[in-house]
Parts: sequence; structure tokens; C-alpha cells
Amino acid sequence: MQCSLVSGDGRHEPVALPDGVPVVLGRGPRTRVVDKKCSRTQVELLADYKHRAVRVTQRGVNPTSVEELQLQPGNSSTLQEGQTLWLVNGRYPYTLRFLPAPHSPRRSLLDFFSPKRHLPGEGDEGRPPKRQKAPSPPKEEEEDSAVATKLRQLQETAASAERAKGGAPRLPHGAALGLPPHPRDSWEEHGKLLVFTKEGVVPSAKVAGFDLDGTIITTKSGKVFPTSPDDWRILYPEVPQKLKQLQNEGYKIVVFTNQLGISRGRLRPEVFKAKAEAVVERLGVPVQVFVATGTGIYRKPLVGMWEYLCEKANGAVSVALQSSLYVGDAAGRPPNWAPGHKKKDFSCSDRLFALNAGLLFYTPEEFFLGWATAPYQLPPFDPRELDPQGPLYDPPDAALVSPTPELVVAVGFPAAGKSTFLKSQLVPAGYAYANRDTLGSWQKCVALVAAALRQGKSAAVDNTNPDPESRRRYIECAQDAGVPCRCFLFTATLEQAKHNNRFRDLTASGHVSVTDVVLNSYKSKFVEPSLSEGFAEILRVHFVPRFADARQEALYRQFSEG
Ligand SMILES: Nc1ncnc2c1ncn2[C@@H]1O[C@H](COP(=O)(O)OP(=O)(O)OP(=O)(O)O)[C@@H](O)[C@H]1O
Repeated sequence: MQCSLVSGDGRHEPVALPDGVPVVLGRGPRTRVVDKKCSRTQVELLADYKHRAVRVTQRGVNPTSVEELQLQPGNSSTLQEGQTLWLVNGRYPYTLRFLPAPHSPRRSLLDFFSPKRHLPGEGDEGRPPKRQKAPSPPKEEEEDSAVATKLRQLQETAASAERAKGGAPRLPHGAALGLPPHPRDSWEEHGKLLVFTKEGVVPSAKVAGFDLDGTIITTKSGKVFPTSPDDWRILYPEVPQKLKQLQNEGYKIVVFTNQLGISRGRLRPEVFKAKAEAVVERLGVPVQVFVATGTGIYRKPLVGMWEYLCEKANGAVSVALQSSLYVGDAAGRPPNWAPGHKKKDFSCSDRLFALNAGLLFYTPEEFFLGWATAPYQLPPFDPRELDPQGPLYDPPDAALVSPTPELVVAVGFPAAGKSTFLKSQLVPAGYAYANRDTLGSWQKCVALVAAALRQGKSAAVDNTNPDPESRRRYIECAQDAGVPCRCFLFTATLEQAKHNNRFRDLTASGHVSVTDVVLNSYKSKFVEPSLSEGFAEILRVHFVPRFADARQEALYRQFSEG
């Protein structure tokens, strides 16, 4: 199981709350709270997985609240799923997310952000679910930034004007706050990200995001891929009208599109830019377009484009996750998902992008045509479900480290986590370490291991060792030295290894990226290790997630490929 605290105004990534481990939260880079009224150690949170709740203890001077209940310094209360925690002075809302959800291991994040699925246009003019009412407002505030203070005052004035009119407080839209619309069409480039902002785009707390191909447009030719730059048409006649309606309701309209062809040299950036501008022109509403031109953090389903929007391309207006939405056709729908729709979706990356970001998700047919929710499948490996409290290895009564000399031979997929585990568990206990990637050949590994055993030391071999032949060299080494040889079988699956490999590429550890060919070759060569090969014991080593910091965890917990 996994528990995290989700920022209700999307200020930062969810914070993991391990079972029974106190986590202290307050002002600082982790929460991006700069308000001096919030202590750096404002609250202590203690997750209780058994009861799916979190004990909240106020450590700061100013009040933390759970729903309407204001705490005092040193006081505690229990935060349940569905309730809101306000970090200080009725500001900075958070909700809890436990995964997997009860009775539904595959329940999506959408359920946590919107208890009832809610299609815009269904009898309520597309308004988002009602927001929680904040407890008493802050008395006086000091922010590091005068601009942020001014903006917040404007936002609060706009909200109270709405309240005075008797309506529910509306979320800030730049126009209502007096922010000027974007003055002219512009393109910006940030590494593998292109951003187009149409004249008239205004920042807003409510964002309606859309994929481009297969969602807003399709090909005129009927082919899967466009045959020329002008081979496109609007997918459904309802699209422009629906976007106009969203604009009138105060949504900022944003397109997020993957265009890997640009970095692969198959699509010239100028050609794509001209097409994007023509599509926006045809839609007739101001749109901001984010284009991921290569692999990396900007490519959906990773949320780099979304974060860029929230942090750098929405003026100073904070995006409200619960009131925003995302529409895309890569939704993981199986074959025959609706009459006349025989083909399964080519991927699930749009749905996963929304899941990663914590956004409400709709397919184009659900959103533009009002169709019922279609069935879908998520990928077999779900990085959100890894349990940091899970067992490290089986059988649990085995010793991880031997008090007498031995040889440990690893077996597992590339990127299964072998090096990380052996270096953190065995090397600190004095084991010599042999790895073919660094030494250059298996012969050198054998030599290193033999020398260590001769000196009366233990040793560990960190190679994939998929078959008996690759393992036999080391077993014989141990037999020659008269010490036992154990096998550590890393249980991470192919899908997880692929995810780890992408994570390793993104975190720039200096390791050479492993291709799918290499991963699949391990799978085809793999023969389950057996005691009959000469092993004294076989330990099954599980992947128990451990992260250097919350940012690494936030990245790892995202679905990384559709
Ligand atoms: N317990 C863990 N928690 C979180 N991340 C991990 C853990 N173990 C490994 N990783 C990450 O997974 C990626 C792959 O891990 P590692 O390099 O240890 O795998 P490996 O099996 O040694 O790979 P290779 O055989 O290709 O050398 C790395 O980015 C690493 O940081």
C-alpha cells in the first residue's frame, strides 16, 4: 500500500507518507510555501495504513486545520480519506491518497479528485465539483514576494465579489483579475519543449487540456499518419463550439502534444509550427500549445509539460488541479471499445498523463460527444503501487549477510535494481564487488572474485547471469575456494525493468541506457536458478522502493510510458 498527501492547489508533487514513519511538513522548497506564518516544521504527519488515516500534529505556532477543526500547538487530530488538511491559517489545502483503493486495486486517481465522475455539459454548465470551504481566513499575511501578495489579494477580491453575488466562489481567471491577455502570437523553445501562446490567451486557475492528433484533429486522408502538412481536419464538428463554451466558463485552453518526429528528424519544426498555428486559428479561441519534441521529462505520459505550464506559463496564477481536466484519445481502450470502433487505442499515454498529473480525464468521445465511459486497461506495471514497507527478500528467515566468507551471484533483468541493492546491502558489509560493465569482461569478474575469496573475503557478482552457463563460472570459483555460493534472484519484472531503465535515463546516473533488445534477450535466455546448479541457497530479492528525496520519488511514481 502507498499513502501520499496531495496538494489541493497543485503547488507541488504528492508527498509520500510511509506507514508509521513521521513526516514533517512546512514552509520550504518541498511545499513551495513561502508564507512566513507557516513554520518550517508546521505539522507532523504519521500515516496509519491499517486504518487508512493520518495523525496530524501541529508543531508550528499558527493553526493547522483538519476540515473545520483548528488545532493548537502540540494538538493532534486524525485526517481521513476525503477530508481536507489546511496547512496554516486556512490556506494550502491537502487531501490524502491511499493506493490501492479499497476493493479496487486499479481505481484511478480521478476518483480521489472527484468522488462523482462529472462530465462538463451534464446539467451544471460544466462546473467543477464544489470545493471544500476553508476554515477561517488568515488574519494577516507576510509573503516573500510582493507580487504574490498582490495577486492573492486580487484573487480573494474576485472570489468575495462572487460570494457577494450569491454564487459559489469562482476560481480566478486572469481576465477577472485584470491580468492582460497575451499580446501577440509567440513561440518559445526550452530544450525539447516548444510553447506556442496565441494572442489573447489569459492565465487561469482552471485549465482544460487536450491532446492534438486524434483528439482535436484527425487526418483528412483517413490515414493514421498525415500524408502532408495540410492533411488534417477538426475531429468532430462539436470541438470548436465546446472550446468556446470552456473559454466562456473561464478555462484556459491548452494543447499538449508529443511530436517525437521533430527530434528524430522526420518532421521539420517550422512545418509543425505552421500546422499548430493553423489549427488554433481554425478553432477560433486563444489556445496555448505545448509540444514535446523528443524523449525525456516533457514527453507524455510524464508530466513535464504540465509542470511547465503550472510553474512558468500561467502568469502567477496557481492552477487548481481539481477544477482542471484533460482530454485525449490514447486512453488504453481495448479492441471493440464501442460499436464501429474495432481498433484498440494505440497507447494509454493520455490517460496516464492525466493520472500522473492528478487531472480528471475524458476521451474525446466522452467529452465532445457525451458518450458513456469506455472500458480501458492500465499497463501491467503500476509504479504507484510499490510498497516501501514490503518484504526485502524471501525467505524472510534467511540471513542477508553471511558472517563467514561466501560468494553471492546476482540474477536479474538489466535495471532490476541489482547494483543498487548489492552496493547498499553487501558492499558496506565488506563484500568485494564484481561487475562486468565496469571491469569489462566476465573473465575479469572471475579473477576479482577468486582473489577476494583467497583473501578470506566474501564477494558479490553483479551481472544479469540469466542462464546456468553464466552462473557456473562463479559457482566453480566458490567451490575452488571451498566457500558456499548463494544466488540472489531479483524479482523485478520486464515491465518494471523497463520503467527503471527510463528512470535511470532521466536521472542521468551516467549508466548507459539499456535497449529493449537487451531486456528481451535476458528474458529469452532466462532459466530459473536451481539449487541443483550448486547454490547453497536462493534468495528472492524484491524491489522495495527507496528514494533520495521527494522529487525522485515523484518522478519514479509516474507512469513513464503509455
Ligand atoms: N530500491 C530502489 N528504489 C528506487 N529506485 C531504485 C531502487 N533500486 C534501483 N533503483 C533505480 O532503478 C534504476 C536501475 O537500478 P540499478 O542500476 O541498480 O539496476 P541494475 O539491475 O544494477 O542494472 P544493470 O544490470 O543495467 O546495471 C536506477 O535508476 C536506480 O536508481
